[in-house]
Amino acid sequence: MATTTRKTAGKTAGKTAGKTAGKTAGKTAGKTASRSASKATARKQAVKMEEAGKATPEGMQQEARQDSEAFTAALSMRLGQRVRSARAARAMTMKQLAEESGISLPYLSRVEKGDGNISIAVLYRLATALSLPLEHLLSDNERYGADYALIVELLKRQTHEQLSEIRQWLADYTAGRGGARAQPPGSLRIALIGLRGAGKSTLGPLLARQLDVPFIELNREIEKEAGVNLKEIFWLYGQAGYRRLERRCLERVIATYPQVVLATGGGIVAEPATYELLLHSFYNVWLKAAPDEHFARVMAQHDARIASPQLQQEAMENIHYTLEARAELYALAHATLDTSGKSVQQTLKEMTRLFARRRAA
Ligand SMILES: Nc1ncnc2c1ncn2[C@@H]1O[C@H](COP(=O)(O)OP(=O)(O)O)[C@@H](O)[C@H]1O
Ligand SMILES: O=C(O)C1=C[C@@H](OP(=O)(O)O)[C@@H](O)[C@H](O)C1
Ligand SMILES: [Mg+2]
Repeated sequence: MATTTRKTAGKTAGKTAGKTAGKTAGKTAGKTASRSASKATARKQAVKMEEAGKATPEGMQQEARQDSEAFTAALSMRLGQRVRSARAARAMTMKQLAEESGISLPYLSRVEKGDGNISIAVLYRLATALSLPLEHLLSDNERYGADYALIVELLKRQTHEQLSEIRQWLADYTAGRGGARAQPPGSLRIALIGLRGAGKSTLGPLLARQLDVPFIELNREIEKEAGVNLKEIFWLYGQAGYRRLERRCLERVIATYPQVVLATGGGIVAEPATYELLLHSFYNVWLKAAPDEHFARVMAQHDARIASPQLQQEAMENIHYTLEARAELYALAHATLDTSGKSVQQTLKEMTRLFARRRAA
């Protein structure tokens, strides 16, 4: 009885979703075809620019204007391929999968052909019937080969502490094999990380002078690369464009400076690929402070009188949320300095001690 109900409900949902998807696909097919031609040209240009190692503002704008219809179509196509290949690996017929997932056969057939704007509920039913985690159908893991999926399963069985060790071990292993991130002997790259108002820009130049190494503010490098200021970068290219520039500039700093103190942008830790590179290539120091102190410092920098109480309240909440969301990431730094209730000079002294110890070690 329960099975019948599930199947009927599934079929109805499948049918309706299928119809809607079919109609939309039909209507937009013409549009998509003409758009994908210009998109293909834009893509080719972007690839050329990437290869030349120079993302021009024009290239980044093209990417930002990415045709969302063509993009969705490509996603549906890949999703369909994944369903088909997971089904084939389990030697299941389309009919069996349709029955086990409670999705109508014609709809499943469209899904597998990449023709169907699949809902998360249908996707979940397919994943369950294939006994796969939902993310398997959504991620593009297949391009990393068969070992990747097995390694992920192995990692899932480890504790947090073991994962931390494994990450470090992997970092050393890839560096030992001559990975680009290997730190040359005698290198002293220090990165300061932390939320706005942490003191990265204030302490960075002071520490660099003490250690007699260059100081680099990553955000200034990003502005130089883009030819416009940060506000305009976000406006023109969005967060994603800024993150691409951030990555490129970080790579350049690594290639240029064996010794440097780098002040990063507060959000660098939220971009896993960039943060991994940072953790690999620098000794990272998290300049930690209580949310109230971040707020007080940022307000002091931006003349508190101009902000209304409501805006101040929003800003304070923002700091709380962001710090909470990033704390676990910042905590991956090699060292943490709590700056709350301390003066710049006190924090500088603590940092100097930290590096004196490191050099002696
Ligand atoms: N212990 C401390 N460490 C660093 N900065 C502090 C400290 N106490 C107060 N400050 C003040 O906080 C502000 C930090 O701002 P800034 O260096 O621009 O931070 P970030 O670059 O991390 O956003 C500066 O005005 C600095 O004088
Ligand atoms: O915290 C963030 O998400 C950001 C912080 C900024 O750098 P600072 O930490 O130097 O202010 C800048 O990179 C960008 O506006 C994003
Ligand atoms: Mg700063």
